[in-house]
Amino acid sequence: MNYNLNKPATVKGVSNYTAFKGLLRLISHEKSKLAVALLATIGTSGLNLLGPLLTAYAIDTYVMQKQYHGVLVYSGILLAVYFASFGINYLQTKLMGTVGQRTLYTLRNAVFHKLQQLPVAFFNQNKAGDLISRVNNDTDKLNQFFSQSLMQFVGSIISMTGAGIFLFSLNVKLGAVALIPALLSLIFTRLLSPWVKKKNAANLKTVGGLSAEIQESLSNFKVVVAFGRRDYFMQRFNEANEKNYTSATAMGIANNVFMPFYSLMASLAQLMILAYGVYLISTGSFTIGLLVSYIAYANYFYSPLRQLAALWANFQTAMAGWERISEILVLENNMGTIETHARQEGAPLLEMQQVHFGYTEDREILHNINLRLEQGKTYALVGPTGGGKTTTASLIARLYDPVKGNVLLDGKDIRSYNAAERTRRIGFILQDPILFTGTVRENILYGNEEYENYTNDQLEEVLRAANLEKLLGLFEKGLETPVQSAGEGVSLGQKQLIAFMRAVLRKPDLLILDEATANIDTVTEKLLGEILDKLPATTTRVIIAHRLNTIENADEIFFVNDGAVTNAGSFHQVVDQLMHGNKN
Ligand SMILES: Nc1ncnc2c1ncn2[C@@H]1O[C@H](COP(=O)(O)OP(=O)(O)OP(=O)(O)O)[C@@H](O)[C@H]1O
Repeated sequence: MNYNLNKPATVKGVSNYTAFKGLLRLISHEKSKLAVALLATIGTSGLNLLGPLLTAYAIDTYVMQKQYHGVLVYSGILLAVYFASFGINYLQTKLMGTVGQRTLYTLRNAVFHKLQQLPVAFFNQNKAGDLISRVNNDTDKLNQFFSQSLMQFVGSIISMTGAGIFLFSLNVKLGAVALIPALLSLIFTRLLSPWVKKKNAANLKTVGGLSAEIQESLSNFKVVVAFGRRDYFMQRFNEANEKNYTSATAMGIANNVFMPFYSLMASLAQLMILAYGVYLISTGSFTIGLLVSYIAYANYFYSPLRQLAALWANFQTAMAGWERISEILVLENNMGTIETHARQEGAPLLEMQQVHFGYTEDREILHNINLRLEQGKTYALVGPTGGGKTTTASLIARLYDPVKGNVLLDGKDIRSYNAAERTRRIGFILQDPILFTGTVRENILYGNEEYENYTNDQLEEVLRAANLEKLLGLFEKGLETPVQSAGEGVSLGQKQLIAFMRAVLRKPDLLILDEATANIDTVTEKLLGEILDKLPATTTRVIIAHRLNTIENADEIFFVNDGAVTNAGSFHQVVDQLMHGNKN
């Protein structure tokens, strides 16, 4: 399955309408707040629309008749209307601020939750920096739209509709004239929107790229410094930054393209209303008061339209952000659990049957692997670099599924076990062990609920029973030795020891050690060997190693080369064969 978000993607060409509907579904729990905010917006827009009508009435009834008392009364009414509008507006802004922040919170949770469900293949194909940018930056574009733009957007449309109705009901012909420029604006918007959205999407992509650059150089800074590659990374960053700058400029131009056109159309409308309005007055079919209020309503129509120009650009940015977020949300984990009760009789603890696998569709790495791992035995996978040992181990631990063939655990398809059961039964010590910020204790207990609430004394007792106390003794402050981010502050060998304790404590049925002792001195390695020997007799061990002494006790050795696995016999048989071969 293609998990690469930056390759011709899964969600493409979704219309604004469909995208917006999908988004509203996700925040459906905000329905009541959105409804109240909508009512408030209708309220303010309605009150604002009352203004010109009251003014027109006051002019024609009181100003023209010089009845200034009436003018004062109407001024008072207008003031009350404006204050009421202010109050409702405040309520609406407050509500939408909360909706925006809740949307941000919900979206970030949804995206992060989805990321947690996706398979390892997804993380192989996407850069962490780009994903961070989607979780952080793209979601914020939606927050901005909800908290700042949505209700203004709705308000503008309501004001425009109301003003449009007034314009038509006061005079149909003048209304038609007044709305011609608006029609032109609409056509202009429809034509240009896809282009504007594309520019916004391109910009968000470059923000993701920039974030990926930062992440890569910062997380690998030691190699960068050691190889004197600071200039090189600076240059790469410059390039990414420049791309971002260029795309941001293009986006800025695209987002601002509507405003001048809308302003031009608004001025044109004023001119057309004046010209045609004066003509109507001269024919006696219109009054000055009506023309004054008409111009005010035209203003009520065209001001929100101008505002819509800016809001429409925000909407395009938000929709581009939402598309990038939905690209993650629509992904399905292709490594779910399947329902099966079929169990093969007489099956070993783990079996690979005619397994084929490739990380990408165009390159097969493992070809027709058949492997039987019996309970309680020790196996070694040896072979040249890049031969496929780690890949084989990854399939045993179900980090990936085979493209063809089956992996059986206890005679049952490994896909029928849920993640908790599978990881409890299969322990995997990775080549490059990963630690998390915290203490040795926290890292040892990572993913281990059984001992979660044990005190340090109780835990030390457990470690003693598992023969691990000597390993713990290698840490200055024992269980409370601090571990900094990504395991900085402890040596690579110490990291491997923590990963070893972490895996052994879970008492797995099958323990895979991928070069797990490559960075450990021979004395400690011997100690690990003893611990492995003292594991319950039922534990199956799979050891990937380059050093011969590590695999001395293996019952069977598999030779993994060029994606094929062959059984080479026991350690002594292999040594015999080698010696025999050497003699010849
Ligand atoms: N994440 C990945 N994406 C694509 N190809 C990969 C990935 N990981 C490994 N490969 C390729 O798969 C092949 C087998 O790699 P693998 O890591 O299984 O070899 P190995 O025998 O464990 O090597 P080593 O002894 O160096 O650990 C290699 O050609 C490698 O380039």
